[in-house]
Amino acid sequence: MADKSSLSLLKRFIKEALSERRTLAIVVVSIVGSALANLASPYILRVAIDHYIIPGRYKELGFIAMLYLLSLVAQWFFTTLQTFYTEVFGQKVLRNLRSQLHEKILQSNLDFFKTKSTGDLVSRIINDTNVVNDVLVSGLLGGLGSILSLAGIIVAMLLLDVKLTLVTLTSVPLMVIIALYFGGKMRRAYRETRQKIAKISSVVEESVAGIETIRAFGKEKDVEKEFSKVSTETIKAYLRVAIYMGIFWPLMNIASLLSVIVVIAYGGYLAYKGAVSIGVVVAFIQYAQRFRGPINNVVSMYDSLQSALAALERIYEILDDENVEDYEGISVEKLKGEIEFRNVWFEYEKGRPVLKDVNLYIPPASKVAIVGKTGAGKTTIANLIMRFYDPTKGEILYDGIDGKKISRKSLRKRIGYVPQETYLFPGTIMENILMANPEAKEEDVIRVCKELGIHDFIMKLPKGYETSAGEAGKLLSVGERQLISLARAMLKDPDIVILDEALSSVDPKTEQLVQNAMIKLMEGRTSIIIAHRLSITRFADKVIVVDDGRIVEEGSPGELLSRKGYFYKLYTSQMQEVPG
Ligand SMILES: Nc1ncnc2c1ncn2[C@@H]1O[C@H](COP(=O)(O)OP(=O)(O)OP(=O)(O)O)[C@@H](O)[C@H]1O
Repeated sequence: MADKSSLSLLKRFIKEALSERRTLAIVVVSIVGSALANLASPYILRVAIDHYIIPGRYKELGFIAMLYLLSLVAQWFFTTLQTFYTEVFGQKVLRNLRSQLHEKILQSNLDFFKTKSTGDLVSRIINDTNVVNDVLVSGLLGGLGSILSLAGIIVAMLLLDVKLTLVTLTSVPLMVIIALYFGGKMRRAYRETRQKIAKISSVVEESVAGIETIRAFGKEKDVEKEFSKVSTETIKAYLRVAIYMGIFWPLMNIASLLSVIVVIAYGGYLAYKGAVSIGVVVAFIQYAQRFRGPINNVVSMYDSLQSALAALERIYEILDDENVEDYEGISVEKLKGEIEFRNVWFEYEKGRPVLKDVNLYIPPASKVAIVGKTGAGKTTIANLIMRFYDPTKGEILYDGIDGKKISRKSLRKRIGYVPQETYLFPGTIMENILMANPEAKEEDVIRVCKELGIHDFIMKLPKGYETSAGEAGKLLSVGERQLISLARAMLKDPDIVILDEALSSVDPKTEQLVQNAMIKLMEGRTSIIIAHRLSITRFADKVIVVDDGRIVEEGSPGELLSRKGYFYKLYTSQMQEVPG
Protein backbone atom coordinates (compact mmCIF):
# COMPACT_ATOMS: atom_id res chain seq x y z
CA MET A 1 0.00 0.00 0.00
CA ALA A 2 1.36 3.42 -0.94
CA ASP A 3 2.49 5.50 2.01
CA LYS A 4 0.51 8.51 0.93
CA SER A 5 -2.75 6.60 0.75
CA SER A 6 -2.03 4.85 4.07
CA LEU A 7 -1.51 8.22 5.64
CA SER A 8 -4.72 9.62 4.24
CA LEU A 9 -6.63 6.50 5.37
CA LEU A 10 -5.24 6.93 8.84
CA LYS A 11 -5.98 10.66 8.86
CA ARG A 12 -9.56 10.03 7.82
CA PHE A 13 -9.98 7.34 10.47
CA ILE A 14 -8.51 9.54 13.21
CA LYS A 15 -10.75 12.42 12.16
CA GLU A 16 -13.80 10.18 12.44
CA ALA A 17 -12.64 8.63 15.71
CA LEU A 18 -12.26 12.11 17.14
CA SER A 19 -16.03 12.43 17.16
CA GLU A 20 -15.80 10.45 20.40
CA ARG A 21 -13.43 12.99 21.87
CA ARG A 22 -14.83 12.96 25.42
CA THR A 23 -14.07 9.27 25.88
CA LEU A 24 -10.74 9.75 24.14
CA ALA A 25 -9.86 12.56 26.57
CA ILE A 26 -10.40 10.20 29.53
CA VAL A 27 -8.19 7.59 27.82
CA VAL A 28 -5.41 10.12 27.22
CA VAL A 29 -5.57 11.40 30.81
CA SER A 30 -5.41 7.83 32.12
CA ILE A 31 -2.48 6.99 29.81
CA VAL A 32 -0.52 10.00 31.08
CA GLY A 33 -1.51 9.25 34.69
CA SER A 34 -0.50 5.62 34.38
CA ALA A 35 2.87 6.50 32.76
CA LEU A 36 3.63 9.03 35.51
CA ALA A 37 2.57 6.68 38.32
CA ASN A 38 4.72 4.00 36.74
CA LEU A 39 7.73 6.31 36.92
CA ALA A 40 7.07 7.41 40.46
CA SER A 41 7.53 4.16 42.40
CA PRO A 42 11.23 3.53 41.54
CA TYR A 43 11.88 7.18 42.25
CA ILE A 44 10.19 6.98 45.67
CA LEU A 45 12.20 3.82 46.39
CA ARG A 46 15.38 5.70 45.62
CA VAL A 47 14.38 8.55 47.97
CA ALA A 48 13.45 6.01 50.67
CA ILE A 49 16.86 4.29 50.45
CA ASP A 50 19.06 7.36 50.07
CA HIS A 51 17.28 9.78 52.39
CA TYR A 52 15.59 7.60 54.97
CA ILE A 53 17.02 4.05 55.22
CA ILE A 54 20.74 4.81 54.82
CA PRO A 55 20.71 7.95 57.05
CA GLY A 56 18.68 5.89 59.57
CA ARG A 57 15.54 8.12 59.63
CA TYR A 58 13.40 5.10 60.43
CA LYS A 59 10.65 7.10 62.13
CA GLU A 60 9.76 8.91 58.94
CA LEU A 61 9.88 5.72 56.87
CA GLY A 62 6.16 5.17 57.44
CA PHE A 63 5.41 8.33 55.46
CA ILE A 64 7.56 7.32 52.51
CA ALA A 65 6.05 3.81 52.59
CA MET A 66 2.60 5.41 52.35
CA LEU A 67 3.79 7.48 49.41
CA TYR A 68 5.05 4.30 47.70
CA LEU A 69 1.70 2.62 48.35
CA LEU A 70 -0.05 5.67 46.95
CA SER A 71 1.99 5.43 43.74
CA LEU A 72 0.98 1.76 43.41
CA VAL A 73 -2.69 2.61 43.97
CA ALA A 74 -2.38 5.39 41.38
CA GLN A 75 -0.82 2.91 38.95
CA TRP A 76 -3.67 0.48 39.52
CA PHE A 77 -6.29 3.21 39.22
CA PHE A 78 -5.00 4.75 36.00
CA THR A 79 -4.30 1.38 34.37
CA THR A 80 -7.83 0.18 35.14
CA LEU A 81 -9.22 3.46 33.84
CA GLN A 82 -7.10 3.18 30.71
CA THR A 83 -8.12 -0.43 30.02
CA PHE A 84 -11.81 0.28 30.54
CA TYR A 85 -12.03 3.53 28.62
CA THR A 86 -9.87 2.27 25.77
CA GLU A 87 -12.45 -0.48 25.40
CA VAL A 88 -15.32 2.03 25.63
CA PHE A 89 -13.66 4.23 23.02
CA GLY A 90 -12.87 1.23 20.80
CA GLN A 91 -16.40 -0.11 21.01
CA LYS A 92 -17.85 3.29 20.15
CA VAL A 93 -15.58 3.59 17.12
CA LEU A 94 -16.48 0.00 16.19
CA ARG A 95 -20.19 0.70 16.52
CA ASN A 96 -19.92 3.82 14.36
CA LEU A 97 -18.00 2.00 11.65
CA ARG A 98 -20.35 -0.97 11.70
CA SER A 99 -23.49 1.12 11.52
CA GLN A 100 -22.01 3.20 8.69
CA LEU A 101 -21.23 -0.02 6.80
CA HIS A 102 -24.62 -1.54 7.50
CA GLU A 103 -26.40 1.64 6.47
CA LYS A 104 -24.31 1.73 3.31
CA ILE A 105 -25.37 -1.81 2.43
CA LEU A 106 -29.00 -0.88 2.90
CA GLN A 107 -28.57 2.19 0.69
CA SER A 108 -26.60 0.50 -2.06
CA ASN A 109 -28.16 -0.28 -5.38
CA LEU A 110 -28.11 -3.74 -6.88
CA ASP A 111 -24.93 -3.07 -8.90
CA PHE A 112 -23.08 -2.86 -5.60
CA PHE A 113 -23.93 -6.47 -4.76
CA LYS A 114 -22.79 -7.79 -8.13
CA THR A 115 -19.14 -7.76 -7.20
CA LYS A 116 -19.43 -8.54 -3.48
CA SER A 117 -20.38 -11.85 -1.93
CA THR A 118 -22.35 -12.08 1.29
CA GLY A 119 -19.37 -13.70 3.02
CA ASP A 120 -17.09 -10.87 1.93
CA LEU A 121 -19.47 -8.17 3.18
CA VAL A 122 -20.06 -9.96 6.50
CA SER A 123 -16.32 -10.37 6.95
CA ARG A 124 -15.74 -6.65 6.34
CA ILE A 125 -18.43 -5.65 8.83
CA ILE A 126 -17.42 -8.13 11.52
CA ASN A 127 -13.73 -9.02 11.11
CA ASP A 128 -12.21 -5.94 9.55
CA THR A 129 -13.88 -3.62 12.03
CA ASN A 130 -12.63 -5.89 14.82
CA VAL A 131 -9.09 -5.65 13.50
CA VAL A 132 -9.42 -1.88 13.38
CA ASN A 133 -10.63 -1.86 16.95
CA ASP A 134 -7.98 -4.27 18.25
CA VAL A 135 -5.08 -2.87 16.37
CA LEU A 136 -5.76 0.73 15.57
CA VAL A 137 -7.63 1.75 18.67
CA SER A 138 -6.22 -0.49 21.41
CA GLY A 139 -2.88 -0.89 19.63
CA LEU A 140 -2.33 2.78 18.85
CA LEU A 141 -3.49 4.02 22.22
CA GLY A 142 -1.47 1.28 23.98
CA GLY A 143 1.49 2.23 21.77
CA LEU A 144 1.06 5.88 22.67
CA GLY A 145 1.13 4.92 26.37
CA SER A 146 4.24 2.83 25.74
CA ILE A 147 6.06 5.64 23.95
CA LEU A 148 5.17 7.93 26.83
CA SER A 149 6.38 5.35 29.39
CA LEU A 150 9.65 4.79 27.53
CA ALA A 151 10.29 8.49 27.16
CA GLY A 152 9.42 9.01 30.84
CA ILE A 153 11.75 6.23 31.98
CA ILE A 154 14.61 7.58 29.89
CA VAL A 155 14.09 11.15 31.15
CA ALA A 156 13.83 9.93 34.76
CA MET A 157 17.03 7.90 34.35
CA LEU A 158 18.84 10.80 32.67
CA LEU A 159 17.87 13.05 35.57
CA LEU A 160 19.34 10.52 37.99
CA ASP A 161 22.56 9.69 36.10
CA VAL A 162 23.51 10.19 32.46
CA LYS A 163 26.34 7.63 32.22
CA LEU A 164 24.40 4.86 33.93
CA THR A 165 21.44 5.63 31.64
CA LEU A 166 23.54 5.14 28.51
CA VAL A 167 24.94 1.86 29.80
CA THR A 168 21.47 0.60 30.79
CA LEU A 169 20.13 1.43 27.34
CA THR A 170 22.66 -0.89 25.66
CA SER A 171 20.22 -3.80 26.03
CA VAL A 172 17.47 -1.88 24.22
CA PRO A 173 18.68 -2.74 20.67
CA LEU A 174 18.74 -6.41 21.66
CA MET A 175 15.14 -6.18 22.88
CA VAL A 176 14.12 -4.39 19.69
CA ILE A 177 15.71 -7.13 17.59
CA ILE A 178 13.96 -9.87 19.60
CA ALA A 179 10.64 -8.01 19.41
CA LEU A 180 11.06 -7.49 15.68
CA TYR A 181 12.13 -11.01 14.84
CA PHE A 182 10.37 -13.38 17.25
CA GLY A 183 7.56 -10.96 18.11
CA GLY A 184 6.95 -10.49 14.38
CA LYS A 185 6.83 -14.23 13.82
CA MET A 186 4.43 -14.59 16.75
CA ARG A 187 2.12 -11.90 15.43
CA ARG A 188 2.13 -13.32 11.92
CA ALA A 189 1.34 -16.77 13.27
CA TYR A 190 -1.48 -15.25 15.30
CA ARG A 191 -2.88 -13.53 12.24
CA GLU A 192 -2.76 -16.84 10.46
CA THR A 193 -4.87 -18.47 13.18
CA ARG A 194 -7.53 -15.85 12.55
CA GLN A 195 -7.52 -16.59 8.84
CA LYS A 196 -7.77 -20.31 9.51
CA ILE A 197 -10.72 -19.82 11.85
CA ALA A 198 -12.45 -17.77 9.15
CA LYS A 199 -11.75 -20.59 6.70
CA ILE A 200 -13.26 -23.16 9.10
CA SER A 201 -16.42 -21.11 9.41
CA SER A 202 -16.70 -20.73 5.66
CA VAL A 203 -16.35 -24.51 5.16
CA VAL A 204 -19.08 -25.09 7.77
CA GLU A 205 -21.27 -22.42 6.16
CA GLU A 206 -20.87 -24.01 2.74
CA SER A 207 -21.59 -27.48 4.12
CA VAL A 208 -24.85 -26.29 5.63
CA ALA A 209 -25.92 -24.15 2.68
CA GLY A 210 -25.02 -26.75 0.10
CA ILE A 211 -26.05 -29.87 2.01
CA GLU A 212 -28.50 -31.04 -0.64
CA THR A 213 -25.99 -30.64 -3.47
CA ILE A 214 -23.29 -32.35 -1.39
CA ARG A 215 -25.62 -35.30 -0.76
CA ALA A 216 -26.90 -35.46 -4.30
CA PHE A 217 -23.37 -35.69 -5.69
CA GLY A 218 -22.04 -37.89 -2.90
CA LYS A 219 -19.43 -35.30 -1.95
CA GLU A 220 -19.61 -35.89 1.84
CA LYS A 221 -16.14 -37.45 1.99
CA ASP A 222 -14.54 -34.59 0.02
CA VAL A 223 -16.12 -31.94 2.23
CA GLU A 224 -15.08 -33.88 5.32
CA LYS A 225 -11.53 -34.08 3.97
CA GLU A 226 -11.50 -30.34 3.31
CA PHE A 227 -12.75 -29.69 6.84
CA SER A 228 -10.18 -31.90 8.47
CA LYS A 229 -7.43 -30.31 6.32
CA VAL A 230 -8.43 -26.83 7.49
CA SER A 231 -8.74 -28.07 11.10
CA THR A 232 -5.23 -29.49 11.00
CA GLU A 233 -3.90 -26.26 9.52
CA THR A 234 -5.63 -24.36 12.33
CA ILE A 235 -4.00 -26.53 14.98
CA LYS A 236 -0.62 -26.04 13.31
CA ALA A 237 -1.12 -22.28 13.25
CA TYR A 238 -2.04 -22.26 16.96
CA LEU A 239 0.97 -24.41 17.79
CA ARG A 240 3.20 -21.99 15.90
CA VAL A 241 1.80 -19.18 18.05
CA ALA A 242 2.50 -21.25 21.17
CA ILE A 243 6.08 -21.96 20.07
CA TYR A 244 6.88 -18.34 19.23
CA MET A 245 5.19 -17.12 22.38
CA GLY A 246 7.22 -19.65 24.36
CA ILE A 247 10.42 -18.38 22.77
CA PHE A 248 9.59 -14.70 22.63
CA TRP A 249 8.60 -13.67 26.16
CA PRO A 250 11.34 -15.62 28.03
CA LEU A 251 13.89 -14.12 25.61
CA MET A 252 12.55 -10.62 26.29
CA ASN A 253 12.80 -11.36 30.02
CA ILE A 254 16.38 -12.50 29.66
CA ALA A 255 17.23 -9.39 27.62
CA SER A 256 15.70 -7.17 30.24
CA LEU A 257 17.52 -9.05 33.00
CA LEU A 258 20.75 -8.52 31.03
CA SER A 259 20.24 -4.81 31.47
CA VAL A 260 19.67 -5.44 35.19
CA ILE A 261 23.03 -7.26 35.31
CA VAL A 262 24.64 -4.33 33.51
CA VAL A 263 23.09 -1.91 36.01
CA ILE A 264 24.19 -4.03 38.97
CA ALA A 265 27.74 -4.34 37.61
CA TYR A 266 28.31 -0.81 36.36
CA GLY A 267 25.98 0.87 38.86
CA GLY A 268 27.58 -1.12 41.69
CA TYR A 269 31.00 0.06 40.50
CA LEU A 270 29.81 3.70 40.34
CA ALA A 271 28.24 3.39 43.80
CA TYR A 272 31.46 1.91 45.15
CA LYS A 273 33.33 4.90 43.72
CA GLY A 274 30.73 7.19 45.31
CA ALA A 275 29.62 8.56 41.92
CA VAL A 276 25.99 7.49 42.45
CA SER A 277 23.96 6.55 45.52
CA ILE A 278 22.64 3.03 46.32
CA GLY A 279 19.10 4.38 45.92
CA VAL A 280 19.86 5.45 42.33
CA VAL A 281 21.17 1.95 41.49
CA VAL A 282 18.00 0.36 42.94
CA ALA A 283 15.84 2.80 40.97
CA PHE A 284 17.77 1.93 37.77
CA ILE A 285 17.26 -1.79 38.39
CA GLN A 286 13.55 -1.15 38.54
CA TYR A 287 13.49 1.10 35.49
CA ALA A 288 15.55 -1.39 33.49
CA GLN A 289 12.90 -4.05 34.06
CA ARG A 290 10.16 -1.80 32.75
CA PHE A 291 11.40 -1.59 29.20
CA ARG A 292 10.32 -4.87 27.74
CA GLY A 293 6.53 -4.37 27.62
CA PRO A 294 6.62 -0.90 26.07
CA ILE A 295 9.39 -1.85 23.60
CA ASN A 296 7.36 -4.79 22.38
CA ASN A 297 4.28 -2.59 22.09
CA VAL A 298 6.05 0.06 20.06
CA VAL A 299 7.74 -2.46 17.74
CA SER A 300 4.48 -4.35 17.19
CA MET A 301 2.69 -1.10 16.44
CA TYR A 302 4.24 -0.75 13.00
CA ASP A 303 3.64 -4.37 12.18
CA SER A 304 0.02 -4.31 13.29
CA LEU A 305 -0.54 -1.01 11.59
CA GLN A 306 -0.01 -2.69 8.24
CA SER A 307 -2.78 -5.23 8.79
CA ALA A 308 -5.06 -2.60 10.31
CA LEU A 309 -4.55 -0.32 7.33
CA ALA A 310 -5.44 -3.18 5.00
CA ALA A 311 -8.65 -3.70 7.01
CA LEU A 312 -9.34 0.03 7.00
CA GLU A 313 -8.86 0.12 3.26
CA ARG A 314 -11.45 -2.66 2.83
CA ILE A 315 -13.88 -0.79 5.07
CA TYR A 316 -13.53 2.52 3.25
CA GLU A 317 -13.78 0.77 -0.10
CA ILE A 318 -17.34 -0.17 0.87
CA LEU A 319 -18.15 3.22 2.38
CA ASP A 320 -16.88 5.03 -0.71
CA ASP A 321 -18.64 2.79 -3.23
CA GLU A 322 -20.68 5.03 -5.46
CA ASN A 323 -23.39 2.52 -6.31
CA VAL A 324 -25.88 4.15 -4.00
CA GLU A 325 -29.60 4.42 -4.48
CA ASP A 326 -30.73 7.97 -4.39
CA TYR A 327 -34.04 8.56 -2.73
CA GLU A 328 -34.46 12.04 -4.12
CA GLY A 329 -37.55 12.97 -6.06
CA ILE A 330 -41.20 13.74 -5.70
CA SER A 331 -43.31 11.72 -3.35
CA VAL A 332 -46.34 9.98 -4.79
CA GLU A 333 -49.17 9.22 -2.39
CA LYS A 334 -51.41 7.31 -4.76
CA LEU A 335 -51.08 6.15 -8.35
CA LYS A 336 -53.71 5.36 -10.93
CA GLY A 337 -51.29 2.71 -12.05
CA GLU A 338 -50.65 3.67 -15.66
CA ILE A 339 -47.20 2.52 -16.78
CA GLU A 340 -45.48 3.38 -20.02
CA PHE A 341 -42.09 2.27 -21.33
CA ARG A 342 -40.77 4.71 -23.95
CA ASN A 343 -37.86 3.46 -26.04
CA VAL A 344 -36.31 1.78 -23.02
CA TRP A 345 -32.83 0.33 -23.36
CA PHE A 346 -31.14 -1.33 -20.46
CA GLU A 347 -27.78 -2.96 -19.83
CA TYR A 348 -26.46 -4.52 -16.62
CA GLU A 349 -23.00 -4.57 -18.11
CA LYS A 350 -21.75 -1.86 -20.41
CA GLY A 351 -22.15 -2.76 -24.06
CA ARG A 352 -24.49 -5.74 -23.47
CA PRO A 353 -28.06 -4.52 -23.78
CA VAL A 354 -30.62 -6.79 -22.13
CA LEU A 355 -33.64 -4.69 -23.08
CA LYS A 356 -33.64 -3.18 -26.54
CA ASP A 357 -35.94 -0.33 -27.41
CA VAL A 358 -38.89 -1.56 -25.39
CA ASN A 359 -42.15 0.33 -25.85
CA LEU A 360 -45.00 -0.73 -23.68
CA TYR A 361 -48.24 0.79 -22.52
CA ILE A 362 -50.03 -0.65 -19.50
CA PRO A 363 -53.36 1.07 -18.80
CA PRO A 364 -54.45 1.60 -15.17
CA ALA A 365 -55.91 -1.48 -13.47
CA SER A 366 -55.09 -3.75 -16.40
CA LYS A 367 -53.46 -7.14 -16.11
CA VAL A 368 -50.42 -7.80 -18.23
CA ALA A 369 -48.59 -11.10 -18.48
CA ILE A 370 -44.99 -11.06 -19.62
CA VAL A 371 -43.82 -14.29 -21.21
CA GLY A 372 -40.70 -15.39 -23.00
CA LYS A 373 -37.85 -17.87 -22.96
CA THR A 374 -35.51 -17.98 -19.99
CA GLY A 375 -33.08 -15.06 -20.08
CA ALA A 376 -35.35 -13.08 -22.42
CA GLY A 377 -35.53 -10.10 -20.03
CA LYS A 378 -38.82 -10.60 -18.17
CA THR A 379 -37.45 -10.10 -14.65
CA THR A 380 -35.45 -7.14 -15.91
CA ILE A 381 -38.70 -5.39 -16.91
CA ALA A 382 -40.00 -5.95 -13.37
CA ASN A 383 -36.67 -4.71 -11.91
CA LEU A 384 -37.01 -1.50 -13.90
CA ILE A 385 -40.62 -0.94 -12.83
CA MET A 386 -39.50 -1.32 -9.19
CA ARG A 387 -36.66 1.13 -9.93
CA PHE A 388 -34.09 -1.39 -8.70
CA TYR A 389 -32.33 -0.09 -11.80
CA ASP A 390 -33.00 2.86 -14.09
CA PRO A 391 -33.10 2.56 -17.89
CA THR A 392 -29.80 3.13 -19.64
CA LYS A 393 -31.74 5.00 -22.35
CA GLY A 394 -35.40 5.97 -22.67
CA GLU A 395 -37.87 6.45 -19.87
CA ILE A 396 -40.55 4.77 -17.83
CA LEU A 397 -43.58 6.88 -16.96
CA TYR A 398 -45.94 6.28 -14.05
CA ASP A 399 -49.25 8.12 -14.46
CA GLY A 400 -47.36 10.18 -17.05
CA ILE A 401 -44.53 11.16 -14.65
CA ASP A 402 -40.95 10.20 -15.52
CA GLY A 403 -39.92 7.50 -13.01
CA LYS A 404 -36.54 9.16 -12.46
CA LYS A 405 -38.36 12.13 -10.96
CA ILE A 406 -40.27 10.02 -8.43
CA SER A 407 -38.61 9.07 -5.16
CA ARG A 408 -37.78 5.37 -5.14
CA LYS A 409 -39.12 4.93 -1.64
CA SER A 410 -42.51 6.45 -2.33
CA LEU A 411 -42.82 4.57 -5.63
CA ARG A 412 -42.04 1.23 -4.00
CA LYS A 413 -44.62 1.94 -1.32
CA ARG A 414 -47.22 1.91 -4.08
CA ILE A 415 -46.01 -1.37 -5.60
CA GLY A 416 -46.71 -4.83 -4.21
CA TYR A 417 -43.88 -7.10 -5.32
CA VAL A 418 -44.15 -10.86 -5.05
CA PRO A 419 -40.77 -12.33 -5.99
CA GLN A 420 -40.19 -15.91 -7.04
CA GLU A 421 -38.31 -16.70 -3.86
CA THR A 422 -39.82 -15.45 -0.63
CA TYR A 423 -37.33 -14.43 1.99
CA LEU A 424 -38.54 -14.95 5.53
CA PHE A 425 -36.80 -12.86 8.20
CA PRO A 426 -36.19 -14.21 11.71
CA GLY A 427 -39.38 -13.72 13.73
CA THR A 428 -42.91 -15.03 13.44
CA ILE A 429 -45.09 -15.36 10.36
CA MET A 430 -47.15 -12.46 11.75
CA GLU A 431 -44.06 -10.25 12.01
CA ASN A 432 -42.98 -11.33 8.55
CA ILE A 433 -46.22 -10.14 7.04
CA LEU A 434 -46.41 -7.02 9.20
CA MET A 435 -43.01 -5.83 7.95
CA ALA A 436 -44.67 -4.88 4.66
CA ASN A 437 -46.53 -2.02 6.25
CA PRO A 438 -45.36 -0.37 9.46
CA GLU A 439 -48.77 1.19 10.03
CA ALA A 440 -50.68 -2.09 9.83
CA LYS A 441 -51.93 -3.95 12.89
CA GLU A 442 -52.34 -7.65 13.55
CA GLU A 443 -56.06 -7.43 12.76
CA ASP A 444 -55.17 -6.06 9.32
CA VAL A 445 -52.91 -9.04 8.67
CA ILE A 446 -55.69 -11.45 9.60
CA ARG A 447 -58.21 -9.54 7.48
CA VAL A 448 -55.88 -9.54 4.48
CA CYS A 449 -55.13 -13.26 4.87
CA LYS A 450 -58.84 -14.00 5.06
CA GLU A 451 -59.46 -11.94 1.92
CA LEU A 452 -56.70 -13.83 0.12
CA GLY A 453 -58.10 -17.14 1.35
CA ILE A 454 -54.93 -18.17 3.17
CA HIS A 455 -56.04 -17.65 6.77
CA ASP A 456 -56.98 -21.31 7.23
CA PHE A 457 -53.67 -22.41 5.77
CA ILE A 458 -51.75 -20.24 8.28
CA MET A 459 -53.94 -21.40 11.17
CA LYS A 460 -52.96 -24.98 10.36
CA LEU A 461 -49.28 -24.18 11.01
CA PRO A 462 -48.04 -25.39 14.46
CA LYS A 463 -48.59 -22.03 16.17
CA GLY A 464 -50.68 -20.30 13.53
CA TYR A 465 -49.51 -16.73 12.92
CA GLU A 466 -47.06 -17.08 15.80
CA THR A 467 -45.14 -19.92 14.14
CA SER A 468 -41.53 -18.87 13.91
CA ALA A 469 -40.32 -18.19 10.38
CA GLY A 470 -37.31 -20.45 10.89
CA GLU A 471 -39.58 -23.32 11.78
CA ALA A 472 -41.99 -22.34 9.03
CA GLY A 473 -39.14 -22.09 6.54
CA LYS A 474 -38.57 -25.81 6.98
CA LEU A 475 -42.28 -26.58 6.87
CA LEU A 476 -43.23 -24.49 3.86
CA SER A 477 -42.89 -25.24 0.20
CA VAL A 478 -41.95 -22.56 -2.35
CA GLY A 479 -45.62 -22.07 -3.19
CA GLU A 480 -46.61 -21.77 0.46
CA ARG A 481 -43.90 -19.22 1.02
CA GLN A 482 -45.29 -17.31 -1.90
CA LEU A 483 -48.60 -17.15 -0.06
CA ILE A 484 -46.81 -15.21 2.70
CA SER A 485 -45.40 -12.94 0.03
CA LEU A 486 -48.86 -12.36 -1.40
CA ALA A 487 -50.12 -11.39 2.05
CA ARG A 488 -47.20 -8.98 2.43
CA ALA A 489 -48.03 -7.36 -0.90
CA MET A 490 -51.75 -7.13 -0.08
CA LEU A 491 -51.05 -5.52 3.30
CA LYS A 492 -49.46 -2.58 1.48
CA ASP A 493 -52.71 -2.00 -0.41
CA PRO A 494 -50.64 -1.19 -3.51
CA ASP A 495 -51.70 0.46 -6.76
CA ILE A 496 -49.41 -1.71 -8.86
CA VAL A 497 -48.73 -5.40 -8.37
CA ILE A 498 -45.77 -7.33 -9.78
CA LEU A 499 -45.98 -11.08 -9.53
CA ASP A 500 -42.97 -13.17 -10.38
CA GLU A 501 -44.80 -16.41 -10.58
CA ALA A 502 -42.91 -19.37 -9.08
CA LEU A 503 -41.27 -21.62 -11.61
CA SER A 504 -41.09 -24.73 -9.49
CA SER A 505 -44.01 -27.04 -9.65
CA VAL A 506 -46.41 -26.46 -6.81
CA ASP A 507 -48.78 -29.16 -5.58
CA PRO A 508 -52.30 -28.72 -6.99
CA LYS A 509 -53.84 -27.69 -3.65
CA THR A 510 -51.31 -24.94 -3.01
CA GLU A 511 -51.42 -23.95 -6.63
CA GLN A 512 -55.12 -23.32 -6.28
CA LEU A 513 -54.52 -21.27 -3.11
CA VAL A 514 -51.74 -19.24 -4.78
CA GLN A 515 -53.83 -18.65 -7.86
CA ASN A 516 -56.90 -17.53 -5.93
CA ALA A 517 -54.80 -15.22 -3.76
CA MET A 518 -53.12 -13.80 -6.87
CA ILE A 519 -56.45 -13.06 -8.52
CA LYS A 520 -57.69 -11.39 -5.35
CA LEU A 521 -54.54 -9.28 -5.06
CA MET A 522 -54.77 -8.21 -8.71
CA GLU A 523 -58.37 -7.07 -8.42
CA GLY A 524 -58.66 -3.38 -9.38
CA ARG A 525 -54.87 -2.97 -9.53
CA THR A 526 -52.43 -2.60 -12.39
CA SER A 527 -50.86 -6.04 -12.45
CA ILE A 528 -47.78 -7.37 -14.14
CA ILE A 529 -47.37 -11.12 -14.04
CA ILE A 530 -44.09 -12.66 -15.05
CA ALA A 531 -45.53 -15.92 -16.20
CA HIS A 532 -43.40 -19.00 -16.24
CA ARG A 533 -46.35 -21.29 -16.57
CA LEU A 534 -48.31 -20.01 -19.50
CA SER A 535 -51.65 -21.27 -18.21
CA ILE A 536 -51.67 -18.26 -15.89
CA THR A 537 -51.94 -15.94 -18.90
CA ARG A 538 -55.63 -16.70 -19.12
CA PHE A 539 -56.16 -14.18 -16.32
CA ALA A 540 -54.40 -11.43 -18.29
CA ASP A 541 -55.97 -8.72 -20.44
CA LYS A 542 -52.79 -8.51 -22.44
CA VAL A 543 -49.83 -10.81 -23.04
CA ILE A 544 -46.42 -9.46 -23.96
CA VAL A 545 -43.90 -11.80 -25.51
CA VAL A 546 -40.28 -10.86 -24.93
CA ASP A 547 -37.47 -12.39 -26.90
CA ASP A 548 -33.82 -11.43 -26.59
CA GLY A 549 -34.72 -8.13 -24.93
CA ARG A 550 -37.35 -7.05 -27.45
CA ILE A 551 -41.11 -7.16 -27.37
CA VAL A 552 -41.92 -9.40 -30.30
CA GLU A 553 -45.64 -9.82 -29.84
CA GLU A 554 -48.46 -8.36 -27.81
CA GLY A 555 -52.19 -8.78 -27.59
CA SER A 556 -54.90 -10.62 -25.69
CA PRO A 557 -54.18 -14.30 -25.00
CA GLY A 558 -56.92 -15.37 -27.42
CA GLU A 559 -55.66 -13.07 -30.17
CA LEU A 560 -52.10 -14.30 -29.82
CA LEU A 561 -53.10 -17.94 -29.82
CA SER A 562 -55.09 -17.54 -32.99
CA ARG A 563 -52.23 -15.56 -34.59
CA LYS A 564 -50.07 -18.69 -34.26
CA GLY A 565 -46.85 -16.71 -33.72
CA TYR A 566 -44.32 -16.70 -30.86
CA PHE A 567 -46.86 -17.06 -28.09
CA TYR A 568 -48.63 -19.91 -29.82
CA LYS A 569 -45.30 -21.75 -30.21
CA LEU A 570 -44.33 -21.17 -26.59
CA TYR A 571 -47.77 -22.16 -25.40
CA THR A 572 -48.09 -25.34 -27.38
CA SER A 573 -44.54 -26.49 -26.57
CA GLN A 574 -45.16 -25.94 -22.85
CA MET A 575 -48.50 -27.67 -22.95
CA GLN A 576 -46.78 -30.69 -24.49
CA GLU A 577 -44.10 -30.68 -21.79
CA VAL A 578 -46.48 -30.30 -18.90
CA PRO A 579 -49.67 -32.18 -19.50
CA GLY A 580 -52.72 -30.33 -18.22
N1 LIG B 1 -27.66 -8.68 -12.27
C1 LIG B 1 -27.34 -8.99 -13.51
N2 LIG B 1 -26.14 -8.68 -14.01
C2 LIG B 1 -25.80 -8.99 -15.29
N3 LIG B 1 -26.62 -9.61 -16.15
C3 LIG B 1 -27.84 -9.95 -15.69
C4 LIG B 1 -28.27 -9.67 -14.37
N4 LIG B 1 -29.53 -10.14 -14.21
C5 LIG B 1 -29.87 -10.68 -15.41
N5 LIG B 1 -28.87 -10.57 -16.29
C6 LIG B 1 -28.89 -11.01 -17.71
O1 LIG B 1 -29.93 -10.33 -18.36
C7 LIG B 1 -30.64 -11.18 -19.23
C8 LIG B 1 -32.13 -11.15 -18.92
O2 LIG B 1 -32.33 -11.68 -17.62
P1 LIG B 1 -33.76 -11.76 -16.91
O3 LIG B 1 -33.53 -12.24 -15.53
O4 LIG B 1 -34.46 -10.48 -17.10
O5 LIG B 1 -34.46 -12.89 -17.78
P2 LIG B 1 -35.82 -13.63 -17.53
O6 LIG B 1 -36.54 -13.55 -18.83
O7 LIG B 1 -36.50 -13.10 -16.34
O8 LIG B 1 -35.30 -15.10 -17.28
P3 LIG B 1 -35.91 -16.26 -16.35
O9 LIG B 1 -37.14 -16.74 -17.03
O10 LIG B 1 -34.82 -17.31 -16.39
O11 LIG B 1 -36.11 -15.69 -14.99
C9 LIG B 1 -30.02 -12.55 -19.09
O12 LIG B 1 -29.14 -12.75 -20.18
C10 LIG B 1 -29.26 -12.49 -17.81
O13 LIG B 1 -28.10 -13.28 -17.89
